[in-house]
Amino acid sequence: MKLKLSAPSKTLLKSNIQITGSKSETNRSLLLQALFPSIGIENLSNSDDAQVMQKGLKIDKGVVDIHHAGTAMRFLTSFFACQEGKEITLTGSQRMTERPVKVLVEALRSLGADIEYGQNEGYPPLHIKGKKITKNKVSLPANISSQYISSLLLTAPSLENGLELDLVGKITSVPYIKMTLALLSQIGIQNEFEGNTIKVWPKTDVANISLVVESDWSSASYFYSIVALSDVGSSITLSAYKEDSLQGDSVLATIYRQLGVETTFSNNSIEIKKTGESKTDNLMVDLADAPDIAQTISVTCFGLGIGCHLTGLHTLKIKETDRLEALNTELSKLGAPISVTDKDLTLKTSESIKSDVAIDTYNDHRMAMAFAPLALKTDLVVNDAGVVSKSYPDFWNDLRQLQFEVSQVD
Ligand SMILES: O=C(O)C1=C[C@@H](OP(=O)(O)O)[C@@H](O)[C@H](O)C1
Ligand SMILES: C=C(OP(=O)(O)O)C(=O)O
Repeated sequence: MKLKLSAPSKTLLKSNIQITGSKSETNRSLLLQALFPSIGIENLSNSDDAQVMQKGLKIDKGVVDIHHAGTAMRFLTSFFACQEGKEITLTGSQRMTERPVKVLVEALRSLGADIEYGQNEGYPPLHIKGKKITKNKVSLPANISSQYISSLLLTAPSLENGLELDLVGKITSVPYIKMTLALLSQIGIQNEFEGNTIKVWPKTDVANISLVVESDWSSASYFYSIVALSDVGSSITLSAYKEDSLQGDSVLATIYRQLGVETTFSNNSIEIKKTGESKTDNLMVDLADAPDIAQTISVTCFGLGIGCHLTGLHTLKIKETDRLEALNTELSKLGAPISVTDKDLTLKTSESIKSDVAIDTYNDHRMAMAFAPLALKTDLVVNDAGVVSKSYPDFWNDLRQLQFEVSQVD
């Protein structure tokens, strides 16, 4: 599906949007619910990634295909490996077979798990025979993906002796690890994170409890970008959000303040409002804690004509696509003075945006959604626009709600 996007006729925006639950919190909560059925979940994500997770958790034998969902791939690997009697081939999209899982597989093997690679050493598909795991100490690199760590931590309470992780190297995407531990705490599972060591104590059952998933902050980022690129006075209210979020991407509120956007929390919602022009002409941010908003922020800065220097992007090359290359290619098509390395991105100030450009999305939902706000500055085509369903199936309808013109062109 190819979509043509044009700006609303009025660029002073005022609207309310309801966003569904965080996919990260949802996929953690679903796994915990599979281990402890007394857990209820409210405000589940309606994303493809949450659906494949839900489906996968119900399967005991055979093939589980998690498509593009990194969290499902990584979280289910530990889940199946530690459940006696399960025999699963865990696979996904072509891109998933290029996203590394070696660190996780080696950690699980050293705990006694039976996992074989189905094609290439270090990558999915995985053949997993579930076993009872009694060893409880493992050391693993922490600088490639936090999902390996969250995966082990989520399954840890179901292990007879719990688990102690020794994290080696600089820990990346730390808020996602803290989110995992916070959810364990919410359901009464004792855990401790001190220095480079994380401990999780075992638990056989959990009291009846309902986990309320906060709405997705990464999805909120596209509205921050829209407000930043709109006229002063524009505002969008998003729900349901809270100030003490478990999601690291809630740092958006602080980052976008520099771009003239203020956030007000009230009654489970946030009002994001453009209150003035950007306070900087070169935004500097380290996104090692919030890698998923790198695309949104770089496109906003380009739309505003300001520069940016984004660091801490070393995980972007192994996500849905190589996001640094994809940003470099697509922003260059629009005339952006951009350069990237394998861990940072630099954009210089610019004065114009090329028109009649079709943005390629590389099977990456965030490429489609991050570029969409630029329609406020120039008409735009987004190729393969259906990719958004990975995290945000309602995205194009929500843009229409803001009076963007969104029409199919082939
Ligand atoms: O644990 C999670 O829910 C996630 C962790 C992050 O991955 P990395 O730890 O690989 O950076 C993030 O990019 C991803 O979208 C979701
Ligand atoms: C990187 C992402 O997801 P995952 O790693 O779970 O596929 C994302 O949603 O931006």
